[in-house]
Amino acid sequence: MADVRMLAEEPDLRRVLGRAWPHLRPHRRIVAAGVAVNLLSTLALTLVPVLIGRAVDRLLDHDRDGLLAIAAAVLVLVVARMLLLRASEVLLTRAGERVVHGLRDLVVERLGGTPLRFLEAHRGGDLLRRSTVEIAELATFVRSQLPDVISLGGYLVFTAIVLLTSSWELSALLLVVFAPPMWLITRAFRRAAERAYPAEAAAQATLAATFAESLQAREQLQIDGATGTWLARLRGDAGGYLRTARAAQRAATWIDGTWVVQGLTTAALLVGGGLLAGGDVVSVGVVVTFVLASRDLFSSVDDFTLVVGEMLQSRVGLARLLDLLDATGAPATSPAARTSGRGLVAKGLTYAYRDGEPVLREIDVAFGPGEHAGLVGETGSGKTTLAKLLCGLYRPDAGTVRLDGEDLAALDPAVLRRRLVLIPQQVHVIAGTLADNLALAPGEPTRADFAVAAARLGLDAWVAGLPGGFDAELGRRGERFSAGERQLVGLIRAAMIDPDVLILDEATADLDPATAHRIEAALARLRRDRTVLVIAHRPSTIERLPRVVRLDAGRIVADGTGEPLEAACR
Ligand SMILES: Nc1ncnc2c1ncn2[C@@H]1O[C@H](COP(=O)(O)OP(=O)(O)OP(=O)(O)O)[C@@H](O)[C@H]1O
Repeated sequence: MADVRMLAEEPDLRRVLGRAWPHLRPHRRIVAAGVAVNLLSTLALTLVPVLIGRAVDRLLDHDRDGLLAIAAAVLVLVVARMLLLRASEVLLTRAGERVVHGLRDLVVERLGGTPLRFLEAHRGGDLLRRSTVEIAELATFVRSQLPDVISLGGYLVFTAIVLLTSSWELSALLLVVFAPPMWLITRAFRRAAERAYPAEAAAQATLAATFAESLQAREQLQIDGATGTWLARLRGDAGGYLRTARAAQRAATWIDGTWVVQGLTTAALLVGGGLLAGGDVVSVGVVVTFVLASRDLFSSVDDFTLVVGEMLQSRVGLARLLDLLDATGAPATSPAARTSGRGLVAKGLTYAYRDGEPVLREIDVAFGPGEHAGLVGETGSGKTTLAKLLCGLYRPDAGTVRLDGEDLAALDPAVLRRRLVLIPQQVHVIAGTLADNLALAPGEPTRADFAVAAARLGLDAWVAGLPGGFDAELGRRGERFSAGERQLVGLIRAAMIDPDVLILDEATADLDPATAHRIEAALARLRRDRTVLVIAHRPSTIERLPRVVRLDAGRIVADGTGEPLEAACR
């Protein structure tokens, strides 16, 4: 299990922002501009209660002109606030989109170069969630949560300054009545939320993974009649999610306590303010400013706690996404000593999917350039695993695979994929036409390249016979092509890549004689100047192979020509 790094289920939350920064840094200018405009709009909002207080004083002084001037100023502030807020939203949405764009590309690039073993070790739904939902969460964080927190923080600071400069007596009263209970409530909420929100996000991810698996496995579930058992599992995960969602809701009820504090504070300000205004210590307008500002303060503390909750949730998503990017980073390739000799040489190969349970043990085998050989053995003997090791898709736990003297582990992954190609039993095709699928071969091949490759393999007549030729539709999951025909697609791709080594895991199903013959003929044409290995299942294929290597329980038990056919086919 040398190259699998499991993703953390409980990611380190503390360092998340620091780890996210490199992905945000390229967009720092637009983020900073959005935040600055957002703070200006907050300042405009903070000044509104002050102006209303002044307007009350002008009213009491029967100063009509002053009142009208203040009313006009309030109008200007409200419009300015609206425009600035909109501008900051546009800037930050743009920033969020840029971040998502960059991260999506990065995730696809990283997953494309990730060791196969890593992908196999994780549930498809988990990787799907990390690479879709959690990227979107980072965008939401940039677009709304980050500005919300900054603007709320800014609001608290601006309001504190405005109130302190208006009346220190009322500010002291506000501090005594408001601050201690609010501090207690926010602390209780944070404590509950810190446990509840991450648990909710993790339970949601588990449910999504199970659901994604049920879509993938739907056919098998129907065949096995296992839908009921699976449903029970899905319900179990859904129950887990429901429990954590309830805990998150309970955490949020702490916020309701702020209503009581709000009532007490307003009453205290009215009584205290009334006494101070009666003694001419402050004006009525200042008392009005305090009452209005304290109400805004409450709603902003309310918003603040909710935003903190959302941030805790997306912080978990973010951490999980960053874990995925860290874990799928390009594997370190260390220069390894070259050995002389040509061809594909495996020495001392050992491999285990689970620790302590090797499925291949100390395999020594060599294939010369241009050699055509077969791998045979019973089901589960390790043929596919050996093939994946021989073409560098897996890294061995022990031993080496060298191509023309170079260790595959030290080769650049892009070079590796061009020099060794594996055509699996089930060639994966994408929804679209034959041309769309052939275009997936590296090097941006053109239609002319497709035609040359097909002709080289003697498959031009086959392509011409398809409805639409290269424009033939394969269906959503390639269902319009048999497993054998999909392997022909793989062979044309391989001909365009022109690798040094080609390994074909022969399809066992759907191989009609005509397709089997086409594969055989195409392989014979591809064989020139390259090593071709076939994981052979069909007696007719084995019969034609000049060399047959037989595996049994992860070891090579026969290697040579002229092996009795019955033994090889067992
Ligand atoms: N992704 C995996 N995770 C865990 N175990 C695996 C995985 N793939 C294969 N195995 C196990 O490794 C052993 C060898 O499997 P492998 O597919 O290499 O055999 P095979 O000879 O190619 O079989 P077949 O002819 O059925 O394809 C088997 O016991 C199999 O169950």
